[in-house]
Amino acid sequence: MRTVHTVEEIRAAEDALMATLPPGALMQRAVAGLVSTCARILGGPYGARVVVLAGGGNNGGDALWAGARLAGRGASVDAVLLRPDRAHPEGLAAFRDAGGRVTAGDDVRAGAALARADLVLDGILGIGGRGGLSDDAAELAARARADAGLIIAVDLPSGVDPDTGEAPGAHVVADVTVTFGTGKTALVVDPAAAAAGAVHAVDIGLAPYLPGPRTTVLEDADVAALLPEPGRESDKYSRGVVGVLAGSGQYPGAALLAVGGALRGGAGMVRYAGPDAVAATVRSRWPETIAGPSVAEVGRVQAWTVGSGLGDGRGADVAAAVGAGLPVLVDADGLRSLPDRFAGPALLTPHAGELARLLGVERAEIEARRLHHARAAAGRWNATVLLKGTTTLVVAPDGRVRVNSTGTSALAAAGTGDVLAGLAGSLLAAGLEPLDAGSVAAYVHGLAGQRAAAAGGYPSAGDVLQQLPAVLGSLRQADTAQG
Ligand SMILES: NC(=O)C1=CN([C@@H]2O[C@H](COP(=O)(O)OP(=O)(O)OC[C@H]3O[C@@H](n4cnc5c(N)ncnc54)[C@H](O)[C@@H]3O)[C@@H](O)[C@H]2O)[C@@H](O)CC1
Ligand SMILES: [K+]
Repeated sequence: MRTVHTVEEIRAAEDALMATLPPGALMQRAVAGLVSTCARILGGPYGARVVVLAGGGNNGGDALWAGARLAGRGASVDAVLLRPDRAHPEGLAAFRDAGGRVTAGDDVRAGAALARADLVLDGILGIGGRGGLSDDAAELAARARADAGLIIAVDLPSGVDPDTGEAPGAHVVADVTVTFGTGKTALVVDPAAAAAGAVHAVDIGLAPYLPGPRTTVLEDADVAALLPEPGRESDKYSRGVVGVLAGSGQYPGAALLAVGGALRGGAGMVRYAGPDAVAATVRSRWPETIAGPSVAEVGRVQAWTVGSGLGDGRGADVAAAVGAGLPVLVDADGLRSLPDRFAGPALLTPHAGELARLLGVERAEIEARRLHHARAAAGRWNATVLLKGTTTLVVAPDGRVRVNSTGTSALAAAGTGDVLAGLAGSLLAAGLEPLDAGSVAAYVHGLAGQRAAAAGGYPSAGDVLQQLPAVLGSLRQADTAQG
């Protein structure tokens, strides 16, 4: 599991850890990790042309120290100081001692150095940064992006907001970010995360001083541990019965995909509520499905998945499913019939456009502040919100957040959301709480999308569905091998 902490939590942990160490020791740990990553990526620093962009704080201090060490190992290093009056004194002294050249940000030599750099170290702002880059820093960042071989951000790409994942103004766009101690929201939530590139974490010994993380990124072992394990004793009821209210005469495919997602996701049984003609289509593809004309008449279930491809005029059925007092997932058209607030476990699965409509804001505003708005909706409806996107977020009303790391653009195809709704519904029926059901489903769905894409071409939702058993099987197998 990858952890994410707030700036406040990181600063408190750093203070506690620093109190046990000689002055400057913590920064040297960070610098050692940074330098070894740079050296590895450069294939050895000797002869490399490196430019350090250094702001006036400790982030600039890290970058200056790293520049000094790289100079000591034979690199040709220039430092461009954004705030010469506030440059980190020890870092700057070490840099000069190691033979580094120093220029100010407005010096023409800064541009020339950037133009021939193999590597630019971005030490303009770290976790102390607020708001976008100033104009002079933005110009240097743009030049570096246009001309330099590679940009490595120190701790996080300068100019993005550490705690929200927002990018309120100009910022560095890095190839790699070397981050210290624990993850930051900016490294996992878009749009900021898109500017971080590949993230390498350096352990500086902070973990014992950090609180339990409220934001996490699940990995294979976490997901395998959360997956319901069909034991020898289990029958269709203990594996979970899912009610699916999805699809319509206009969108019968949504019913097929949602029911398929639930069955392939491990549901013991699916009960489908919908018009006879659609039910007949569902049963011809999934003969094990039980069907009935409405939520009230379809029989007992343990969780409901409602809304995918439902079309208009089914509000009463949505209300019946939501009012059944069972865990419920509401997707797509179902989102137009939400209760004022949910009383029991609920998982909403909007994409940015649907969340924009729910909250009455522009879609671009959702995209710019994804975590903020997902949180707002989770609080407003007392429901867990799974906001789809290249980095899908799952936000519980109590503030816990899971960020999915398996997203792929291959999932941007019609019907993949219906598969996800069915899959997550099967996990709710198996007894997972909405945060677990949503984040496990997003993870598995992303892996299925990656597998389907690896087979070549543009995968369809049906291709993604087909990959679910293989993905679940390999996660379970790895878990058994480990356990
Ligand atoms: N505390 C420690 O011992 C350690 C700190 N580390 C480094 O220190 C960094 C944090 O250092 P700082 O707290 O000095 O903060 P930064 O270096 O991130 O920022 C420095 C100052 O820049 C100013 N500033 C904020 N936003 C600005 C903007 N948009 N434009 C211009 N100036 C702006 C603020 O006054 C801020 O305090 C971490 O990100 C990490 O790189 C690491 O060396 C690990 C150890
Ligand atoms: K930085």
